[in-house]
Amino acid sequence: MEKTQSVTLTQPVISVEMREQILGQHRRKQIGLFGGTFNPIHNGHLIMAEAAGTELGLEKVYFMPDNQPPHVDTKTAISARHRVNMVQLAIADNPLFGLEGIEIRRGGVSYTYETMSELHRLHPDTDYYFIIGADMVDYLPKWSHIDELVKLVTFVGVKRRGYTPASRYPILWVDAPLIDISSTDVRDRVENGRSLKYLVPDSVIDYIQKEGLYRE
Ligand SMILES: Nc1ncnc2c1ncn2[C@@H]1O[C@H](COP(=O)(O)OP(=O)(O)OP(=O)(O)O)[C@@H](O)[C@H]1O
Ligand SMILES: O=C(O)c1ccc[n+]([C@@H]2O[C@H](COP(=O)([O-])O)[C@@H](O)[C@H]2O)c1
Repeated sequence: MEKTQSVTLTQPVISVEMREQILGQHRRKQIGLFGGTFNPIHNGHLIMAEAAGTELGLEKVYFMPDNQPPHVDTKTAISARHRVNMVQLAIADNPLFGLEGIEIRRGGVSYTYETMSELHRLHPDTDYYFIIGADMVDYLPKWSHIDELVKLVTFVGVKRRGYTPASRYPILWVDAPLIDISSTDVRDRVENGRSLKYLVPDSVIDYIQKEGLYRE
């Protein structure tokens, strides 16, 4: 006699809430923010942002020029308008990059905690990754509301090869080539009539010349 097999089809048991939670996690945007004075932006910044964005698989990396950096400032920053224009020229050819103007619009001193609180209110569906150079990691304990801030962002430290500074705060480390360029050096070069070629994008070199920036 032929045996009959009984197969019980069971429905997957998943509540509406669980389904929403799972889908919600996948829907969350993963966005990089790269805060800086960008006075001016240089190729070191661009290489860092590209490394962080691609290594972590971020959807977008937004360059976020500060209006006024929070720590005591010895670098005489030029107007926000020029700094923003140069960032826009530098990032124009890379679809991964964008500009976040929230700190310029807010004015005053650009405390990252204030910015992140505001961005979280505006975009509750987004996870933010805040990109900083390895040299900034040592200063994190001095940042305003740092214990609350680490709950709002994941800090991404771009490390100089072989060197990972210790920190009491959680840092996601990304490796990038060591590029010894600083905005200070770029400004000094302009003042002394030295070449900026390969240190700063050509479009930004043209802008600096056309607008007569950093001549003294
Ligand atoms: N060449 C570089 N390599 C790694 N990190 C960098 C480099 N240049 C800048 N950074 C990081 O970029 C961020 C923004 O820096 P910022 O706009 O102040 O530029 P900067 O070159 O450090 O300027 P300045 O020389 O005027 O202090 C900071 O987190 C800083 O640590
Ligand atoms: O919020 C703070 O206390 C704080 C202290 C130091 C630096 N930051 C932020 O770190 C970023 C890099 O700073 P800077 O001065 O190197 O251009 C920039 O977005 C600053 O607003 C923020």
